[in-house]
Amino acid sequence: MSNTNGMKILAIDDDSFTLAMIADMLGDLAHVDCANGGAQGLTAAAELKPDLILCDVVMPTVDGHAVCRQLRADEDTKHIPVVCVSGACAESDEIAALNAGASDFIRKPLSAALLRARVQAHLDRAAEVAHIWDLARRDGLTGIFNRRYFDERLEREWARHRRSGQPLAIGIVDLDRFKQFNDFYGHVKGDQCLVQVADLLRGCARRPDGFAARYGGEEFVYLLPGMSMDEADRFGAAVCGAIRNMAQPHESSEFHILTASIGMASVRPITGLAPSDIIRMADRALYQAKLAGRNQHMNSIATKPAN
Ligand SMILES: Nc1nc2c(ncn2[C@@H]2O[C@H](COP(=O)(O)OP(=O)(O)OP(=O)(O)O)[C@@H](O)[C@H]2O)c(=O)[nH]1
Repeated sequence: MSNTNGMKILAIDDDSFTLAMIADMLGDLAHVDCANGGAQGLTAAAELKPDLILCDVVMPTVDGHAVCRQLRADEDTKHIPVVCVSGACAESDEIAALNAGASDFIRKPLSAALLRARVQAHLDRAAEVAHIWDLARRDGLTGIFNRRYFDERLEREWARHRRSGQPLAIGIVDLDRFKQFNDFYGHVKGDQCLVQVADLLRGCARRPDGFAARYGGEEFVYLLPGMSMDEADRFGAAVCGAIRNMAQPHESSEFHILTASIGMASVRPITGLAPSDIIRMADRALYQAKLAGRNQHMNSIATKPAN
């Protein structure tokens, strides 16, 4: 059995007695939140992102099938397994629930032993899936997010910022003279250095939604939701300084310590601009920082698509 500590279940039912009973039966397996009815259940699912949902089928206004369909249609909730719980237990009822997107079906009246066994099996599976998902989005060497995850999040944040009108910033961080670092200290030391830099960059991304990822090789990238050009400028300077402050010796560099060049870009994703444009802007700024002598950050302000 996997460790399901810290896992969350959301129980949705229009009957508060059933909700209390479910919470009582499952309280020691996972944290249980309750929602009264389908509409409240959908809101709670979006906010809480539970690992498993138990959902009554027959409810007024938004029934269990509608809940399943809406959860499946939403990018943020489509992966959450839903177990339908119902007193209507003909074969066709089970089939209808599965067709609506449920992962399983449990009959009322609830047997505590059967409910617990089924829920434990689903929680075990959810824990395994979460682990595999986490591996898929992380870089194997440094443990920070990988490029695939960055690209995915950039697309989503781009769409979100287009709707809100907020600025979105990115920063590309490229270590200076890293080939020489490898040549001088060896590849193993080079790997250790990349791990240390990744830890430092992760620590610098302080905003709740901001994060650093490994873009490839000795290049890292920040996604910084809601960050203006002025803030991005200060952020780039701070990260550059933090890398200098590591004071990692780099004898074959002109600075004798490890340094980075950084390209920052911040835009409001207006019509006519695409996510690839902000990457190109930050890349161009990075190129300018390298040209200007490395160990510094540069900005690129965009008002139209880059050429
Ligand atoms: N140790 C180690 N080195 C890596 C890894 N990925 C890429 N590199 C090395 O990073 C170096 C990047 O070299 P270049 O692209 O020439 O850039 P640079 O030497 O940093 O020069 P500038 O960017 O112009 O300052 C190459 O020698 C790669 O082998 C890795 O996972 N581990």
